[in-house]
Amino acid sequence: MKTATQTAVFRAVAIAKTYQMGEVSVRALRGVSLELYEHEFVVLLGASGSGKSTLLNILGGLDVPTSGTVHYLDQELTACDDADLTRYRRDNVGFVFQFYNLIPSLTARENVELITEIAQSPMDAVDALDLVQMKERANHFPAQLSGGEQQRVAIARAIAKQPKVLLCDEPTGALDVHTGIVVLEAIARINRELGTTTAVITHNAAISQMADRVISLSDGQIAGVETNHRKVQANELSW
Ligand SMILES: Nc1ncnc2c1ncn2[C@@H]1O[C@H](COP(=O)(O)OP(=O)(O)OP(=O)(O)O)[C@@H](O)[C@H]1O
Repeated sequence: MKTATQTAVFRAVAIAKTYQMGEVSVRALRGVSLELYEHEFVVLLGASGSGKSTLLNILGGLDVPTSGTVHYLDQELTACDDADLTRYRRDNVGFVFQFYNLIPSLTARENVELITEIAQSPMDAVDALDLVQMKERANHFPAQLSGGEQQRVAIARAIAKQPKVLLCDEPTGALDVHTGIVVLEAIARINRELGTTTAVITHNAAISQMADRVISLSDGQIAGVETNHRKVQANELSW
C-alpha cells in the first residue's frame, strides 16, 4: 500500500490557456497554480467547460499553456519541444479517456501488448489485466466485452508500462453506476498498490469522496481544494 507523500510530481504556476478561434478567444484556464503529490489520488471536479480537460491535457503533455510554467519533477514541460513532450508522455504518463479506443481486431491481451512492446520497463500484459480483474478475458476481443470491461482493458493498457502518473478524463462518463464503480475500483487499486499518482476528471461530485484531495475548477480557475480525511471505497459510492 502506497500513501501520498509531500513530493510534488507536478508543479503548475499561474497557467493560462487561451484558444484563439478566428475573432473569438476562449479563456479556458485563467491562472491556475497547483501541485500534485507522489502516490496521490486527486479528483478534478467542475462543471462542463470549467477547464478540466485543458488542465489535464497540459499536465499530460498533450497541450501547452499560453503562459505560466509546469514542472514534472525536475523537468520543465513548458520548456520542452514536441519531441521532448512525446518522450515525456511515452515514459511517464498513462491516459484513460471516456471512450476506450481499443483496437477491435486485437484481443484484450494484444491491445495491452501494443504498449508493453515499446515501453522501457513494462509489466507483463496478463499481470496488467489481472490488476483490473480482466485476466480471464485476456483472449477476448473488444466486441465480446461490455463497456466497463473494455474500459478496464484500456486501464490495463495505460498502466502496463508502469507510468508514474495516470490521468483519467471522465473514465466512467459512458458507463452506468454499477459498471462505473467497478472501473473506479480498478483505478483506486492501481493507485493503492502501484502508488501511481492519479488524477481523475469528473463532474460527478460523488466520486470526489474517493480522493485524497479534490480540486474544484470553475470558469478556468481553482475554486477550492479539499482534503478528504477519510477516503470512501468505490463500492460505498452511489449516484
Ligand atoms: N481545442 C479547443 N479550441 C477551442 N476552444 C476550446 C478547445 N478546447 C477547449 N476549449 C474551450 O475551453 C473551455 C474549457 O474546455 P475544457 O474541455 O477544458 O472543459 P471541461 O471542464 O473539461 O469540460 P467538459 O466537462 O465538458 O469536458 C471551453 O469553453 C471549451 O469550449
